[in-house]
Amino acid sequence: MSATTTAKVPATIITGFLGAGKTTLVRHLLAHAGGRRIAIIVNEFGTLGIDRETLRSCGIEGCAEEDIVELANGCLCCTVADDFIPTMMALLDRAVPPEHIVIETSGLALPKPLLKAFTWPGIGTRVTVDGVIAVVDGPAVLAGRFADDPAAVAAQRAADPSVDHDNPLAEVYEDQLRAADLVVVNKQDLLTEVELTRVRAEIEAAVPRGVKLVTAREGRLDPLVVLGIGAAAEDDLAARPSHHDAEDGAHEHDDFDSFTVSVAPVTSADALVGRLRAVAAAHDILRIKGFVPVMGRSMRLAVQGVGTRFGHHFDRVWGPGEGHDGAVVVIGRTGMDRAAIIAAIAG
Ligand SMILES: Nc1nc2c(ncn2[C@@H]2O[C@H](COP(=O)(O)OP(=O)(O)OP(=O)(O)O)[C@@H](O)[C@H]2O)c(=O)[nH]1
Repeated sequence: MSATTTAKVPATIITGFLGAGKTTLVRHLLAHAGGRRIAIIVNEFGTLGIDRETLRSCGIEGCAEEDIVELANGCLCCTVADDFIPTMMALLDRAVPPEHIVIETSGLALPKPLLKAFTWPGIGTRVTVDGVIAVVDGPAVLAGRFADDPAAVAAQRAADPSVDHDNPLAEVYEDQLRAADLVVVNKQDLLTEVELTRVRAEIEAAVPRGVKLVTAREGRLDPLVVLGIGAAAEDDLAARPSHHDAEDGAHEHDDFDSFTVSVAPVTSADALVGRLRAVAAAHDILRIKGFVPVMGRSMRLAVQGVGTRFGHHFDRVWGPGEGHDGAVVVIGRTGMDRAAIIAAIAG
């Protein structure tokens, strides 16, 4: 077939705020790919490459290591030209290109600049955005984590009429929702029916178009719901407004900060999680995740938290060159007290 008659490769963009459940959803998609050759591009805020590790260790048949590509030089929305485009080209130029590409953005990435890249010469002719999926942390919406303080917005607006939000989380969250073709309200197991109805209503009010909402636990959705939407989102950019349209997509991530903390072997998973939970409660921390050695165990402990909700499991034996070097990445609002956080995590 000539290049002009070759069908475009569909690409699905998975967006959603820090810890909403994007990697969990991607894992589920891989596990239920039904033999389809899916390549994953995964991007995260923070340098430990945890999402890639999580996906690599999934042990799913047919999911080859080279099919999971990590882009770790910052959020995709800011590294489109340098990182994303060359990676896409390399995937498309493979002798056997993927049948579908799934792109998991970092939780702080704005989808619009990424969407625009699909109109670039050389990309637009070969790939189409099958759909933008926004994964939403249902309990976080219920807790008002993306809400503004109306009084603070009014005060700021008096000085600058273009101000929309006082909460930087709200801006990122809204941009992600506005780009979506499908919204996945995740973590439904943590909500009652009444709460879920409230969360759905709140999200529906924030989504400008007739975008579908589905609810999920651990991203367990039929791949037929998520893949194969056929949205061609790159042809529909005007319907997907961003808070940064006026600056032509230019933006900073300076409302957020991340750093890595080394963690010496711990006596038990519970002791570590207890410390992490306390530190997350005491500081403006959004996300903590990493791998840590536990005394007397050959397996490494994978630990992660969203706000103060933590989970952990032993994921695999430490590799030969890894030297039991434990570390967690901490992501939060700019201005976090790094020294205090590092001291508290060290215990
Ligand atoms: N209770 C509950 N926990 C969930 C669900 N989905 C995901 N989680 C947990 O939420 C945490 C974050 O999930 P991830 O899939 O890593 O979230 P993410 O959006 O990829 O996170 P970042 O890449 O850091 O932005 C993990 O501890 C998951 O096990 C769910 O439906 N219910």
